[in-house]
Amino acid sequence: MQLVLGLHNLRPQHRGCVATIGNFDGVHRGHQAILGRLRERALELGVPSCVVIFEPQPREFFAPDTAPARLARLRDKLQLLADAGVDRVLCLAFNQRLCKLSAAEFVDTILVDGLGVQHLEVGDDFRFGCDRVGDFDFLQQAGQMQGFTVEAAQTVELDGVRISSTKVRDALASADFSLAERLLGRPFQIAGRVLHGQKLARQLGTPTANIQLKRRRVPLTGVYLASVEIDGKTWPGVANIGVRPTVAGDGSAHLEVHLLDFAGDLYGRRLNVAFHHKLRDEQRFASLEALKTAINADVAAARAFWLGQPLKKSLK
Ligand SMILES: Cc1cc2nc3c(=O)[nH]c(=O)nc-3n(C[C@H](O)[C@H](O)[C@H](O)COP(=O)(O)O)c2cc1C
Ligand SMILES: Nc1ncnc2c1ncn2[C@@H]1O[C@H](COP(=O)(O)OP(=O)(O)OP(=O)(O)O)[C@@H](O)[C@H]1O
Repeated sequence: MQLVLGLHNLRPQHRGCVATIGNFDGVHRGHQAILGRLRERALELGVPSCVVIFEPQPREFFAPDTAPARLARLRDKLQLLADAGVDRVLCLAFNQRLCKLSAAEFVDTILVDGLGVQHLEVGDDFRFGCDRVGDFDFLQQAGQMQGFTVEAAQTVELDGVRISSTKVRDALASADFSLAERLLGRPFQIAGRVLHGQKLARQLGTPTANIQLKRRRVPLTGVYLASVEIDGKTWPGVANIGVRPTVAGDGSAHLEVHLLDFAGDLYGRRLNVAFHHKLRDEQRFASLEALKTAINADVAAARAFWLGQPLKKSLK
């Protein structure tokens, strides 16, 4: 999959494609349906498929303090889009200039002049352009005049409710991982590289892999039953995601995972942590001894859970 960063990096050879536009945070089943349709149309027309995304996402630009936590970092979104068979991603900087483009200017500059779009696939609720004035009807009219077709993808629902990134966030916030999995079409995971921690965890008796989050906000906090696949084998464990109030960290969110009975060096590796069940909220303990007792209880709960229950399909 090819990544084009910014409109100014589009070249004449990039013109001619089928495209879709949106945040695609989490690449959930609604997104997957659009991407599937996009792939079909690309094959029919013999042109590449292109997904137009924004960095930052529009809500992060307009309201950086209240925008919701992302389900996936950009790097993971790109991987999920590549896995869905997307040929090209055009990542546009969402800035003062872009947010002021009218719907007509957006179509002319980006879709027609930039991408030479032949077909556009969007959700029926898709809105774009300054003040979100552009909608499906607007696009269809523009397409008739400028020579591209537009299709509204069928809404994908689960139990009568439209699937959205917001619904996935809600499911995570209420620790309903089975719902999150049904909305996403895969277990919810956070990926990152293992860094060196404060080496306190060893003293606490439970070595942990400290995973770099590289994000301001995370969509879940607390102590969870989790699992990680390493070299084709799934290791169950416990994960803590939070600010570690007992040891007074730097205030930023950390993800740490202790894998049951795992012995090995994970430093520098990229791990995908899958979340399955919430054990408790993160707490501030009065002493390291009290924290140690709590973590031991978490580990015991995890052991009982994984022993007592047949491993789920996703946990080979
Ligand atoms: C299962 C688990 C539960 C944890 N729960 C808490 C908690 O409730 N409160 C807290 O301050 N830190 C909690 N932690 C984080 C510990 O403070 C952290 O592992 C310890 O500071 C070691 O950090 P280090 O890996 O950087 O050495 C938890 C860690 C694990 C693995
Ligand atoms: N359940 C769905 N069924 C069909 N199309 C969808 C569905 N969800 C999103 N889309 C479409 O996918 C494209 C990208 O959607 P986008 O990520 O911007 O919104 P979203 O998933 O609804 O997220 P949010 O909850 O943040 O609004 C848009 O064209 C949108 O209309």
